[in-house]
Amino acid sequence: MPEKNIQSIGVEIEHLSKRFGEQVVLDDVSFSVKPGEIFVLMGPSGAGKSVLLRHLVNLEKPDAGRVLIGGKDADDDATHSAIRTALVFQAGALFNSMSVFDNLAFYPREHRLYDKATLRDKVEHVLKILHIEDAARKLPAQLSGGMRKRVAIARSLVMEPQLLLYDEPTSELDPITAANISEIIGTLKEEFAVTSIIVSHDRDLALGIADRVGLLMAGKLLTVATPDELRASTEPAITEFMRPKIDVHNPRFRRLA
Ligand SMILES: Nc1ncnc2c1ncn2[C@@H]1O[C@H](COP(=O)(O)OP(=O)(O)OP(=O)(O)O)[C@@H](O)[C@H]1O
Repeated sequence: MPEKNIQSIGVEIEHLSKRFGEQVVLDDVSFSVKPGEIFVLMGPSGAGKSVLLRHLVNLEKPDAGRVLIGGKDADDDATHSAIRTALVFQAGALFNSMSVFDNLAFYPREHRLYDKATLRDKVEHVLKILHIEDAARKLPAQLSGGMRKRVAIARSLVMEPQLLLYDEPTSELDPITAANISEIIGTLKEEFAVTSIIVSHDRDLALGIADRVGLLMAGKLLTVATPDELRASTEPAITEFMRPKIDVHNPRFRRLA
């Protein structure tokens, strides 16, 4: 069973700036994510969301500012040894030659996290929470896209992360499957003491499960707000963002011309 006494941790992004060559990708971005919170980072393509996420797992170094996980610098490998952080990749990054069960058991085995019986219990528990028990002996190629996303999430959960990062968890899914995945992510905090940061274009996911949403536009943080605050906002940049994606009576390309 998951250890419910594992402490969830907070994240601080302090004046983070990053450029690639001449291009400023993140420009003095600051916000914090509270322990146990579901924080969704949204914004148009190229806004810098994935680059920000990569700083949290030490795949990028800040040019200026800092990123703290549980009060410790994300830039430091020791932080990642002390705090369990997991990243759910967009495409799942599953091992195609291994069964679902073995995909879930792979990292804990490699890191000798649990004895054999405990590992089996934990894998079975996570499979059950994500309603994929019946897929345990199947190969990823035998599953639908939605099932594969669940397996990718399950694989991260077996590590009992304190910080769980998602890169576009509902991309490439039909709307109903996307809603199922969003609901699963939203209910995980009942079971696990985990802080979640989700990069997504999925407005339904953000408004449906986020405690707070950060809007990143061209490398700058426009706002951090609750879903209710976003719905009630009269700020033009936010109302534009909240509009239905398609409006043939008032198309974006005419408004922006
Ligand atoms: N390693 C890199 N080298 C050079 N430029 C990069 C690198 N990584 C990202 N960029 C650039 O930084 C900008 C932000 O990229 P990022 O992937 O963070 O955008 P995003 O908001 O996640 O977009 P999307 O929603 O389309 O995934 C883009 O212009 C991208 O081309």
